[in-house]
Formats: sequence, structure tokens, C-alpha cells
Amino acid sequence: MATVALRDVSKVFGDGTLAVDNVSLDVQDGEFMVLLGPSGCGKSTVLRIVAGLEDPTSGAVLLDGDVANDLAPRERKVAMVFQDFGLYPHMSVRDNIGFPLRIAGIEPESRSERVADIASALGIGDVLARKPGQLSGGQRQRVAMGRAIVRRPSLFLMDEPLSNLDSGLRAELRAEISALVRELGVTTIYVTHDQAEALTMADRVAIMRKGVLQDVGTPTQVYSRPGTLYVAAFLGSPRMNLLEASVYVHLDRYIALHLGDQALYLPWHDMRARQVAHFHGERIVVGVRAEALTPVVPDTPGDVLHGRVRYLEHHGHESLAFLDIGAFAVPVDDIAGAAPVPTNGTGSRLSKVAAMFRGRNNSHRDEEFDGNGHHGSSAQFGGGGTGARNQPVSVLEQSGRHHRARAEVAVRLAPYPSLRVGDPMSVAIRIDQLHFFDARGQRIDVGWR
Ligand SMILES: Nc1ncnc2c1ncn2[C@@H]1O[C@H](COP(=O)(O)OP(=O)(O)OP(=O)(O)O)[C@@H](O)[C@H]1O
Repeated sequence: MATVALRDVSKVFGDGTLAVDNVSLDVQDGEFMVLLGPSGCGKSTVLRIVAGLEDPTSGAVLLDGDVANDLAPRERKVAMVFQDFGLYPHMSVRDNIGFPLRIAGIEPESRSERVADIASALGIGDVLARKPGQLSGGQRQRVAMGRAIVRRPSLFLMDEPLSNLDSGLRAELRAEISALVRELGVTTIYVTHDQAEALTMADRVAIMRKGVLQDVGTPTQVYSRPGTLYVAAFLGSPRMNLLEASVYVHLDRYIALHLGDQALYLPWHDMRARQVAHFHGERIVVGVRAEALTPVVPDTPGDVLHGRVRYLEHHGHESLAFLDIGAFAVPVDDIAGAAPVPTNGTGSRLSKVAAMFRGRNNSHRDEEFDGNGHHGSSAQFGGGGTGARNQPVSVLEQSGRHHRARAEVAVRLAPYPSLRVGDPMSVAIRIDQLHFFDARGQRIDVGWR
């Protein structure tokens, strides 16, 4: 049994690469934590720091509450499984699995008993006499798992253990691995760039980008209430629809979210309305997943957007229609520059940046919007807000006002619908499933999840 805590951990390699940037993370006893992110985001480096294979440049690693920075890897009671399996090719499966026990001086008899038990639990009891070269990829990975758990580690570290396998086997093994580690109750940190693996296996997911921790939560939390625009765009397929919206507050009644010529209305009694109201007269990002959109007939009352089909994609089990509703897209490249969610260690850095810009009056009223005649009945919130949005990295400003691309809103449909490109289409929107992000990519309704 073990807990792991990272406190403000950074790693700068000799060539100046900042691989891990001020990461703080707690892994509970028996928890299955998945580190998720694109290639090069620093997740393997975090794992190697926990294992003791790399020293952090700054910050502390705590194992069971004690600072472990100076402990050698073998003193940390961790077992590590890598994507390349790392088996000894000249040894049999039996000897590969039993190797850590031999090193630990366990008697041959009890050694072979433990090896047989583990091999049968992993479904490789019948290949004990073979060499790794005579096994399938899935069997090799099971042997690697067996060798890692045979010593009953208190902490399991797995670095993309399934990435060399084909997709059918990956799905099979991911179910097996999560069942096995849960049965053993071993605290596990599992690194992957595959969101399906993360969302299906994890108790909690920690999402990294460029060395920075972006969000931590249960799969449901990070998917349903992503903490940053980056996480919103990273998780889910099709990608979440991200639209530029101008906010206009009609005090005590509703908040109008103008998307080009159309608008959505957030009722005042909605718990998120007060937070969104701080952005009166400004542009924010409204996110909506395809599953929150339902095709309807054009005169359907309620929260409905109208558009035209720009293109269709057929995926066999479903089709996707991409609608032009006259709204502007939030450019994905700029999302990549969005700031991390201010939790634990990342918060201090962000608040410093925010403090630098606090007080600088860069609130921008939307000229196009101001002319639409709605503002007469509205309250002014112009100077309000927390200062956190007065931040240099803006996903809305970077794209430049004259080169903004029209959004293509993804809508899920039954397979092969009788629709054609150019057809009009109306969709009802679940207002309760809208996501709101400020111009630097932070979730606006932070207390919501
Ligand atoms: N020994 C090293 N010296 C210099 N830079 C390194 C070293 N090891 C890793 N890096 C760099 O640090 C960054 C993070 O690497 P890391 O392997 O942790 O990423 P990752 O998210 O695990 O990527 P992948 O999924 O591709 O394995 C990358 O830019 C990588 O090139």
C-alpha cells in the first residue's frame, strides 16, 4: 500500500528542455491514476521521477508521506512496466517472471509456486517453458506484468504498456490490467497518450501538456466538466464544438450568448449565470459536445440553432453532419496555448501572471455586438470580474478579428441520413450541457463540478 505526492516538481534536462513544469499531484492509496497527454508532454518523465530513475530539478516526491527524493529506485518498492516489455530474451517465461524473486534470494520451491500462481492468473500458465521470442505481443506483455507484480510491489508504474499491441488486444488487456491491479489493490500510475485507455481504466486522470498539469479528476469530471479549453478539445470524438460568443446580461432575466446572428439564452436561475455575467460585453468560448445537440424541425420552440450542412462524414455506426450556423470557431492552434487550470502548484504561477496584468484595463467591448440594439435594457458589468481574465494568452484575440474562421458544428446522426451538403438543418441544444471558457482557456464556472 502506498500514497504518492508530487510537490511543485520540475525537471529541466541538461540541454535546457523543461520537461516537467511545477507539477503537484496526489495519488491515493490503491488508486489507479492515469497520466494522459500527447507525445512529449512530460508524462514519462514524471513516472521516472516517481520511480527514482530521474532526479527532479526542484520540488519533492513523497512516498507514504515521506520525502523520497534521495531514495534509490530499489528502496522505493516500485515495479515498472514499459512499452517494450523489457524481457530477457534468453530466459524462459518461468525464469523471466521469477527473476526478481531469485534476485531477492527466495527459495526455488516457493519461487516456482508463486510464478505458477501468477502465470495462471494472467492466462499464460501454458507457456512457461517458452522464450519471449516464441510468444505473441499480448503474451509478452502479460509476462512483463507478471514479472512486475511477482514481488508484490506497493506501487505500480506503467509506461504505455499496451502501445505496441494491436487494437483488439489493447482493449482486451486494458480490461485485464485494470481488473488485476484493482484486485491486488496496488496504487498504480499508468502513462498513456490514448484517451480511451485513460477514460476506461482510471479512477482519476491527470492531463498534461508541455510539462504542465492541465486538469485532474475522475473520467466523468474531466470529460463532462473539463477544467480548461485544452482538455475540452483534447478529450472526446468528435472534438467538442467550440464557438466564440458575445455575452450580454439581461439582469435578473437571462444571459444572451450571441453566436453570430443567433443567440442562446442562459436563464438567470442557472447556477452558472452569475459567473458568466462577469463577462458582460466580452467574448467568451462556448463549448458544446455533439451529444448535446439533437436535430429538430425548424419551428421547434426553445433553444434551437439553425444552419446549413457544410459536409457529412459517415462512420458506419453513425454519421456526423457539420453545420455552419454563422458562428466563429475558436482556432485549435490557439487552444494549445491556453493556460492550465489553477490547481495546487500551477496556481501560484498563474496567479503571478494574473497579478501582473491585474488592473490593466484591457476589457474589450465587442463593437459588432454593441450595435445590435440589445444593450438598452441591460445592466453594466464592465469593470467587474476577477482580474484572472486580464491575461496575455487569449484564444480569442490571437486569431485576429479579420481572419476568423466560421465554426463547423458537429452533430451526431443515425448512419447514412438522407441529407445533402447545403441542406438546412436545425438543432436543439441542451443548455445545461454548455461549457464556458474565458479568453485564456480557463473554465468560467469553476465551482460547478
Ligand atoms: N534525457 C533527456 N534529455 C533531454 N530532453 C529529454 C530527455 N528525456 C526526455 N526529454 C524531453 O522532455 C520532454 C518530455 O519527454 P517525456 O518522455 O517525458 O514525454 P512523454 O509525454 O512521455 O512522451 P511520449 O509519449 O512520446 O513518451 C520531451 O520534449 C522530450 O524530448
